[in-house]
Amino acid sequence: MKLVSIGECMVELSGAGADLWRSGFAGDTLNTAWYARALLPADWTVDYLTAIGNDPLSERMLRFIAGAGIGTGGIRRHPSRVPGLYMIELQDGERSFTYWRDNSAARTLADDPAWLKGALADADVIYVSGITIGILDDAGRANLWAALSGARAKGRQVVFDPNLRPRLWPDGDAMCRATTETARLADIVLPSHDDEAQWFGDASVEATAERYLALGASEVLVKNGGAEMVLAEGGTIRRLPAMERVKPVDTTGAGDSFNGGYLAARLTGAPAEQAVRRGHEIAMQVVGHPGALMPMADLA
Ligand SMILES: O=C(O)C(=O)C[C@H](O)[C@H](O)COP(=O)(O)O
Repeated sequence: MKLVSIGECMVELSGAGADLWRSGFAGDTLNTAWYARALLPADWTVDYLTAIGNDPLSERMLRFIAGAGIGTGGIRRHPSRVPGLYMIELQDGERSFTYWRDNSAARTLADDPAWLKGALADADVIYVSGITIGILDDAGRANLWAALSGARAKGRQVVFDPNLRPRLWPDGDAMCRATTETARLADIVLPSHDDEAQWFGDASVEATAERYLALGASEVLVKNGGAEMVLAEGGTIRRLPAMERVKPVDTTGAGDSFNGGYLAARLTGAPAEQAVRRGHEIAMQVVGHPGALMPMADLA
């Protein structure tokens, strides 16, 4: 079985104290692939699909991804562009980001429809986020949508985290329209209520789930910043009890790692509520570490 995650990996700068910065690699879809890889059994392949450059930093990124046991066959090269970069600012452990990514190589990942189709040909599960669609131009986004719809027609599963990032869009309307279009192609949707409420005006956590169900998803798990989540699955919508919270060192990657844990459990047959607990256990460990990715070997 094969999971292919599509998106942008950037150079990540996170705080190391005083004026020192620690450099790593991260990006929402890579983060989810990372935790899914750590948790899925060996008969699952996890690949990352993106575009990088021909520069030394791109080489290090490629080695980093491959070194984690994530397949790099779906990584294409752009002749002149280089990777994007982001910096994590922390206030009481809560993250905010500054980005340098406007011209990154990853923005070209869906430029060639034939290549894209080939790279997804043997994927059983495809994972994309709102950031994946937000970095593409109109043509790239149309190529990606066509590839997702082709995969779905062949019975493959599409998983989508809307991960709303208004800075990637000309305006809120464009973001909401593209998010809705992508959700129409998804089987499983993993939104975060606070962002969705802000941009779609959802009055409750249940309303977020209902909106995505109405677009055709068969499973929606609405994350809620550690408070009660809502799970829509098997024809029912239920509120799950709030889970234990920890004081974070750095919340970067909480949602992405949750998704990795949730998916690894779901894809290997765990009931959805058990998968939610798995996702939460992983996210609680990740927020105790600086940056989005914690070492696979340290995951309990
Ligand atoms: O913002 C982006 O474009 C990134 O991909 C950088 C970060 O690694 C993720 O955004 C972290 O995501 P959270 O799980 O929501 O903290």
